[in-house]
Amino acid sequence: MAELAQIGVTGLAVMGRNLARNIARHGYRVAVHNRSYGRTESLIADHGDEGTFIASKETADFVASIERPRKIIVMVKAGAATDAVIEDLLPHLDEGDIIIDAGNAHFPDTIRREHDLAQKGIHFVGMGVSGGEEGALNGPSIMPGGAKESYTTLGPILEDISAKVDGVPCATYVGPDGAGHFVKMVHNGIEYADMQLIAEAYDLLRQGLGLEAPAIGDIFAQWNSGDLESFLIEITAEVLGHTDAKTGRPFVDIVLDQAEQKGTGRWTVQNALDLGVPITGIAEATFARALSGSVPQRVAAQAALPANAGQWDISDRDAFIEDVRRALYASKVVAYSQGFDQIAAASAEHDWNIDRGAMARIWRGGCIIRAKFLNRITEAYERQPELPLLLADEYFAKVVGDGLESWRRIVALAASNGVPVPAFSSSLSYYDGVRANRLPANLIQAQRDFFGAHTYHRTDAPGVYHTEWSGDRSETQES
Ligand SMILES: NC(=O)C1=CN([C@@H]2O[C@H](COP(=O)(O)OP(=O)(O)OC[C@H]3O[C@@H](n4cnc5c(N)ncnc54)[C@H](OP(=O)(O)O)[C@@H]3O)[C@@H](O)[C@H]2O)C=CC1
Ligand SMILES: O=C(CO)[C@H](O)[C@H](O)COP(=O)(O)O
Repeated sequence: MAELAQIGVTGLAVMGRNLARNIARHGYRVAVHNRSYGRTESLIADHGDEGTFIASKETADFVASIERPRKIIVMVKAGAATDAVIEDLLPHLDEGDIIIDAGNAHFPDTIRREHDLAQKGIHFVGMGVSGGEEGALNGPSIMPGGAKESYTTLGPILEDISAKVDGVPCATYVGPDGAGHFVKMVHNGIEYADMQLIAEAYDLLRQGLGLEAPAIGDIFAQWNSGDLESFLIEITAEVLGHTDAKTGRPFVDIVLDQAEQKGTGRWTVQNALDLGVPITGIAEATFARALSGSVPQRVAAQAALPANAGQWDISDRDAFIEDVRRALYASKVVAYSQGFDQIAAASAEHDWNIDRGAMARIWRGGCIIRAKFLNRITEAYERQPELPLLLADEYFAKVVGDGLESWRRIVALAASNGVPVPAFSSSLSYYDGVRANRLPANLIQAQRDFFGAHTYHRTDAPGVYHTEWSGDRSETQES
């Protein structure tokens, strides 16, 4: 009888197919399955010689082809499809088997699934995977949650197939139940902010200097050899340098300016609102996608609203480019700092005990936001594991401080020339807000007390106070 598979993958679209190939290429026997058998057949036809695959058409045969306790990776559309696959697998599973949901699930769904499956004796691991099609094949960043004991079984395979940076795997245990999918969600939120900031930098260079896409691509390529070195800067240079075969024009010039999303950025912002964590860079990036897709509003605004903006007059081209670069770096640090704040807040709320330095470490390779400066984030959390604000770390405080004048110049120039830079400007406002000695929130508290008797605290004495605004305006101490 043929040897059983060591692990199974069901869901063989771009991600599952490449993940299965990656696992097989590392010498593991992989059982493969997909709802429609065509994808399974094409995987075997195209790549069956890359390792040991055991293909099944029926779910029962697929499950039976895996050694116990079974490890089954589900890589399908998030949401109802994941529940459908779990329901389909369940009658064939035994106690102790492990289902690993590697899709982009919303973490509350993961918490629910882990809880429900635990009642049935099945381990459920919600696992974030980043790196796209290429990463899934050659080494993604992997963020598994669930019970720690599942990682004892799964960890060696996951670490084997993940990306490596300086020999260190970009995979580690994140925390209980939904922690893995939560961290992947915030990863994607940061991805949204990073992409929006890059798009704003491109727009400033385009409008400010009147440069064509390939010339801007050259600037991004240069930036990629410094502090900004990252996958997203690298692919931006490539995309900007690409020519549309049909028209001979720069490719980006023929792409419609309406950004779409599948939901992870929106979830990140919704969760930050629930937690009360200001992730302004990520939120503005998510809203900027929404604004780009608000077609009726954009058409109405273009017809009705004047720009009343100045004319660009840049005398020192190189100084302007350097200002944009510094503003980009500073805003990027803010987005990451806010994302790590959100992870800390959720970790405390759910008792997940997430190690932020370890998250930065597993994001250094394989994933979409991989970047040289993630090393600096890991170092910052190693210096101070409970660091309250990444921005305040000695390294980041210095680099952001060094870029501050540039950042202010760029935001002011953009405003006076009518160029929208929601992520640059909101990040600068966050910087000024979080460092302010005194914010105007005092007035908000006073207003709330005026119209709703919501009370306030005094700066000069402890306790909770209320003023009789509609009476004699005397103050009472409430507690
Ligand atoms: N694409 C990317 O870059 C990344 C994707 N992800 C996540 O990975 C997962 C897979 O992504 P991707 O490979 O792009 O594929 P898709 O998200 O396009 O999902 C297609 C797969 O889902 C299966 N499926 C859909 N509905 C059902 C159902 N009701 N029952 C059973 N199977 C179903 C399809 O089966 P069938 O062939 O029969 O239709 C197919 O295998 C998603 O959760 C995605 O968010 C994560 C990181 C990066
Ligand atoms: O998870 C991913 C990368 O990390 C996926 O590519 C995801 O689809 C990106 O999000 P969106 O489609 O909303 O831009």
